[in-house]
Amino acid sequence: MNDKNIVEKLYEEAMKTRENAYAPYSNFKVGACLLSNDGEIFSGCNVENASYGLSICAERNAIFSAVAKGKREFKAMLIVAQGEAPVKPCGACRQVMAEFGDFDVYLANTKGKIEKTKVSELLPNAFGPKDL
Ligand SMILES: O=c1ccn([C@H]2C[C@H](O)[C@@H](CO)O2)c(=O)[nH]1
Ligand SMILES: [Zn+2]
Repeated sequence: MNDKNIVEKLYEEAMKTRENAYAPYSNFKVGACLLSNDGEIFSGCNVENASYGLSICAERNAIFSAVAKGKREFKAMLIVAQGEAPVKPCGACRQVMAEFGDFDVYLANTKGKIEKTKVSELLPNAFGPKDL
């Protein structure tokens, strides 16, 4: 698959996964899809809780689900949410992304606007395994 097809596929999957978001408190549904180096796709949505602080973002759910399947190397992630501008991942998710390398990150909105960035641009000079 070429890059364009991969991004289209990730977008389609992230939009579908976003529908499963459990976001009754914020009403802000997010979907994320992660492509492993060996070509598999892992998805996540945000899951909120009545104890608000326990809520988890779509990005971290996608990464944790990939890691649970033995994947630790990634090519790209796509994240989608509503809004005029493409969604911006929170600081916690940027830190968790940085743990697993400098992969491409596509930020999208539900109208099909997509911006390409990468982990090191989202979190420059990150604290990581090399610093321990
Ligand atoms: O990139 C983001 C930004 C926000 N959220 C979630 C957290 C919370 O459930 C809701 C509102 O912040 O959206 C994500 O999942 N990913
Ligand atoms: Zn987050």
